[in-house]
Amino acid sequence: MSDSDVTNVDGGAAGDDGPNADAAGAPTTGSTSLDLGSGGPNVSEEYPLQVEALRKSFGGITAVDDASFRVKQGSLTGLIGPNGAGKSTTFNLITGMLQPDSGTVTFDGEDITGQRPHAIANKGLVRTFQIARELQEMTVLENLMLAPKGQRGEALWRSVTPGFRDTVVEQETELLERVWNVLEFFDIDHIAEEYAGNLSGGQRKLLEMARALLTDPDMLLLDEPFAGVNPSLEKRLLQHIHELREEGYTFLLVEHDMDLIMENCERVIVLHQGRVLTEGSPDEIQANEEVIEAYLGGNV
Ligand SMILES: Nc1ncnc2c1ncn2[C@@H]1O[C@H](COP(=O)(O)OP(=O)(O)OP(=O)(O)O)[C@@H](O)[C@H]1O
Repeated sequence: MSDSDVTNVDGGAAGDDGPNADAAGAPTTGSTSLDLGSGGPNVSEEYPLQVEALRKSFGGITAVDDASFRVKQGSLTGLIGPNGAGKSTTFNLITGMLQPDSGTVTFDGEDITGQRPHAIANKGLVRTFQIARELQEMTVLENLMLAPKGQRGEALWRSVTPGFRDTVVEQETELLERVWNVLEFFDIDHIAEEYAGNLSGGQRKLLEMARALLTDPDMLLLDEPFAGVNPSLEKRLLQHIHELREEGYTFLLVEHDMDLIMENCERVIVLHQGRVLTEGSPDEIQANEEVIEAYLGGNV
């Protein structure tokens, strides 16, 4: 990962199920669907995310070199490539964490190139974030109550009319309901009162995804969501991703575990030295000589 990558590397040890770990261990959410009270994802384009000739250099290094690709609505698309291929930089350019030197990013028909991260997230293009240090001192429930967009701020709350207060109370009640839906969906309701800082690596990943979902995204960008996650939680996370995809959410996933990508993504985009080397189905990618060569020379 580059220095600018902000999503990853959790502190929890793989295999550690953390406080109040799910005693059953097995996925229990197979039939749960997620009601966020927002009507679910809402994009009109067949390819909501389109990246066109995107370019970013750092000094003499061209990290992303005229990369173009698009991501299909409702798909789970993998973005792969050897170390240093430009995956994190691409994510950072799409989500506004970095400004491109040239090229465009279009989301749901709108040019969002160079917009600020919160503006892009407000449009429904959301990446998961590592739980910040100050949020680790708050409970899981508090973390989720703080996540959604469009909430009226605390400062406003103090200085407003009684009518406005009623509206805020109503909003809070609705929000609490949505938060519990998400907690149950991810099967982490039993750790609602646990401090985020005490969670295992895997539980933190679930919380990060739960937080992202409460912002009403249409598309989620996941940067190595399984790093440090034990196999049973990995299975659960994957199951949740597939369930959400079936509900119409779109996912772009950066992941080093090639088997996981090939087994779960319907489309794979391969970056190499900042360029899109090829894209296709997992079978096509696995049979592609250029990809094999890039990886063999790429020190994966
Ligand atoms: N802030 C930065 N300053 C200088 N060089 C950078 C910066 N961020 C990335 N790079 C360089 O750009 C290239 C692409 O890096 P990037 O992190 O995007 O690749 P990646 O595919 O995510 O790699 P990995 O799989 O190892 O995480 C690398 O050569 C990297 O060293």
